[in-house]
Amino acid sequence: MLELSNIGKHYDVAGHRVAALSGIDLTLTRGSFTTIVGRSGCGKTTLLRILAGLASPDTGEVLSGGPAPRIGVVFQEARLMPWLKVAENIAFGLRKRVDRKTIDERVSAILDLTGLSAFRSAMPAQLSGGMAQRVALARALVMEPDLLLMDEPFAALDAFTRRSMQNELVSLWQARKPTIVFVTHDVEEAVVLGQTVIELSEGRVVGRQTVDIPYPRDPTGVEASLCRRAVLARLLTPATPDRMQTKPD
Ligand SMILES: Nc1ncnc2c1ncn2[C@@H]1O[C@H](COP(=O)(O)OP(=O)(O)OP(=O)(O)O)[C@@H](O)[C@H]1O
Repeated sequence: MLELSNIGKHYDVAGHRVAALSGIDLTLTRGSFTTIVGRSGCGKTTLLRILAGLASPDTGEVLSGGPAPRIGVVFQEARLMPWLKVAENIAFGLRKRVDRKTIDERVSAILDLTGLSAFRSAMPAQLSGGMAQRVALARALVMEPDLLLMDEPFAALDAFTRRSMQNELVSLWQARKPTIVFVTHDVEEAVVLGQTVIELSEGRVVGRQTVDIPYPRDPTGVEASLCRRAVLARLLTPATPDRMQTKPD
C-alpha cells in the first residue's frame, strides 16, 4: 500500500540540527497491523506525520502502490468537540460527503461496533477517558479509512482500560481490516498488537520483529515475553552519537 524509502527529516532546535529521522525504509502491506515502538523523542510522531502527509521528509520518498489511501488519525487525546453529542462528533467528518440517510446508517453501525450505542446522545464531558478515546476511534473508523494512523492513543488510560481497548482494537481490525500503524512507547503494547514491530531509536530503525502469535494475545505468555525481551534488547543498545550536531556557521 505504502512504501517509505530512505526517509530523513531534520529539525533546527536552538542552534542544533536534530536528525528526527534518518534512512527509514518501511513497507506497509494492505490490511497489515504495524506497531512502531521507541522511547520518547525517537521520532515516532514525526514518522506518523510523514505517513499522514502532515509533514514532508527532507530526503527519501513515500510511494503509494495504487490510489492515495484514505487516512484516519487517532491522537493521544480524544480531541472531541465538546459542544456536540457523541453521535454528532462521529458524524462530523461525513456531513459534507454523503447524504443524511447514509450518515445515520454509518454512524449507527460504528456505534454498534465500538459498543457506544447507549451513549450516542451523551456529551463528551460525560464520558470517561477510555470512552472518549473510543469515540475518537469511532470518528476515524466511520470515514472508512484504508490507513489508520494511531499516535499513542491509549497512553493516558489506566492499565485495565488500556487492555480492553487493545482487545477492542484488534477485534475492529479483524472485522474491517484497515491497514494500521500504531505508535507507542510501551513495548508490551507493541508486541500485543502488531504483526510487525518496528523498533525506532534516535531516529533510526534498529530492529524489526515479526510477531507470529495468534490474537487475542496474552502479554504475560511465554511467546509474548520472549518477543518483548528481544525488542527491548535491541532498543537498549547504545544510541548513535551524532544525532544532534552543532550547525556549522
Ligand atoms: N516541530 C518540531 N520542531 C523542532 N523539533 C522537533 C519538532 N518535532 C519534533 N522535533 C524533534 O524531533 C525529535 C523527534 O520528535 P518526535 O515528536 O517525532 O518523537 P516521539 O518519538 O514521537 O516522541 P514522544 O514519544 O515524546 O512523543 C525530537 O528530538 C524533537 O525534539
